[in-house]
Amino acid sequence: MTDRKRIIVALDYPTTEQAIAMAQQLDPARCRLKVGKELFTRGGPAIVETLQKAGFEVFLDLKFHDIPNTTAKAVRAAGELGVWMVNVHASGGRRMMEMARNELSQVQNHNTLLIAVTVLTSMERADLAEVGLDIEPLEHVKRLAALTESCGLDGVVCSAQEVSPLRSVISDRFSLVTPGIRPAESAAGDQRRIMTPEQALAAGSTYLVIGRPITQAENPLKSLESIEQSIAALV
Ligand SMILES: O=C(O)c1cc(=O)[nH]c(=O)n1[C@@H]1O[C@H](COP(=O)(O)O)[C@@H](O)[C@H]1O
Repeated sequence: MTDRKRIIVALDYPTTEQAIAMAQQLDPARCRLKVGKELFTRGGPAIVETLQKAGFEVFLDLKFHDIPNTTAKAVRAAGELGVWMVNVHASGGRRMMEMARNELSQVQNHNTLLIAVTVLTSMERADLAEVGLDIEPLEHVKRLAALTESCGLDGVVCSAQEVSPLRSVISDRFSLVTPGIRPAESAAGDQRRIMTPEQALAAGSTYLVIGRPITQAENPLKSLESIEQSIAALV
């Protein structure tokens, strides 16, 4: 792993002004930024372009989940926007993921990473049971990660709790992107399968997605710096 920029800050803000104000305090040499559903619905492709012009690599987290053709075209649009990473839901299945990968490969000079969400880090066993999945989250994550790799994607989103057991079913170069990161003093909120930044990196996470522990902190920069210090020995 040569990429030392392991932190992706989730810019989950209700206005583009707030997102840009936060980005202006951050350094593209030290972290990447994630634009998710809330910010994209407000700011559209323009907010992505603004962040890219400021030198940031952007993870466009719109978690596409639709019929193969619709998903593939949406992934293509993300590739044409030049984002660093984009995601789909692995539960959309093989044909959806393969078509998305093929469509992305047709974008000229693209180097966008395509990854798939396995089981949302906000879900635990009881939540899966309610939607008809009588299975431990880890088992479902393993199944979806193996499917995602066999479809030729670049990685998955999972909880850091699953990273270590997952490495036995997927290859070393497959990226494991882990949200649900909570420094010991942070509230879990709606997240369920969580780990601290140190635990996540020690387990082998490729990238840590961190939102509220930084963005809602009294002093976001101080919070980011303290997370950076806590993982400095591990990157
Ligand atoms: O794909 C994601 O980024 C994602 C997948 C997942 O399973 N869980 C998850 O929390 N996320 C995103 O990661 C971010 C986590 O934010 P915080 O919980 O505020 O740290 C949010 O923007 C979520 O949308």
